[in-house]
Formats: sequence, C-alpha cells, structure tokens
Amino acid sequence: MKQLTLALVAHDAKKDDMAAFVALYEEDLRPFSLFSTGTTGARVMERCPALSVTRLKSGPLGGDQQIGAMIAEGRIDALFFFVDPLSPHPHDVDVKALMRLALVYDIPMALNRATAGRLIESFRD
Ligand SMILES: O=C(CO)COP(=O)(O)O
Repeated sequence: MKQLTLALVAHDAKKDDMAAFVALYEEDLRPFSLFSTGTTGARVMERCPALSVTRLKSGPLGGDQQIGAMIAEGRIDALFFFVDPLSPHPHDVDVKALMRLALVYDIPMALNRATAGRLIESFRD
C-alpha cells in the first residue's frame, strides 16, 4: 500500500501544541512520510528525535508555498496546520494560499488541535 504523506505546520504560538500533539500521537504518525515547514519541524524533531521529518523552508521564507506546491502536485495526503488566530503574520498571503490549495485539492486539513486529534485517529485501521 502507498505510504501516505502528512504535512505539519504551526504558527509560533502553536508550536508547543504541535510538538505535544506529535509526541502524543507518535505511534500513529510513525507509518507516514512527514514533511514540515522549517521551524515547526525542528521543534517536532527536538521533542520526538526518533521520528523522521523532512523539513522544508521556514514558513515566512517560502515553506508554506513549498507545502502548497506539494499539495498541487498530489504529494500531500493531509495537512495539519495549527493556526494562531490572534497574531498578525507577515506572510499571511502565503498562509491563505496554503489553506486555499488544501481546499482546491480537497485534502483533509486540520487547523486546530481538536480537529487534528480526530483526523489522525481516523487514519487508524
Ligand atoms: O509560518 C509558518 C506557517 O505559516 C510556519 O513556519 P515555521 O514552521 O518555519 O515557523
């Protein structure tokens, strides 16, 4: 069976939540191929050194767009994007573009921790 690919992205105020989420669901996440934006991936690997995560550029430096391009190419099966709705982001256009492509290509997209838990559990067989 094809190995599924997940993308992990978190805004700064949500990186602790993302690292805790990945630690909690580490066993569930192990079978997937994992990609992340730069800083999110660094935080995740710091917390879960046994997990292999391919880190792209940091979000504000093009990482969100790289993940968006992977979605457009059919290379991402689900997006976990922990969004901070209370802070301004200099790369807000990239954030919107990433979400937009997840909608255009109709891939599962969890924008908060509550949805992410339910989504990852839905991949269990
Ligand atoms: O900016 C981001 C999402 O918009 C995430 O990028 P980093 O993981 O590099 O902080």
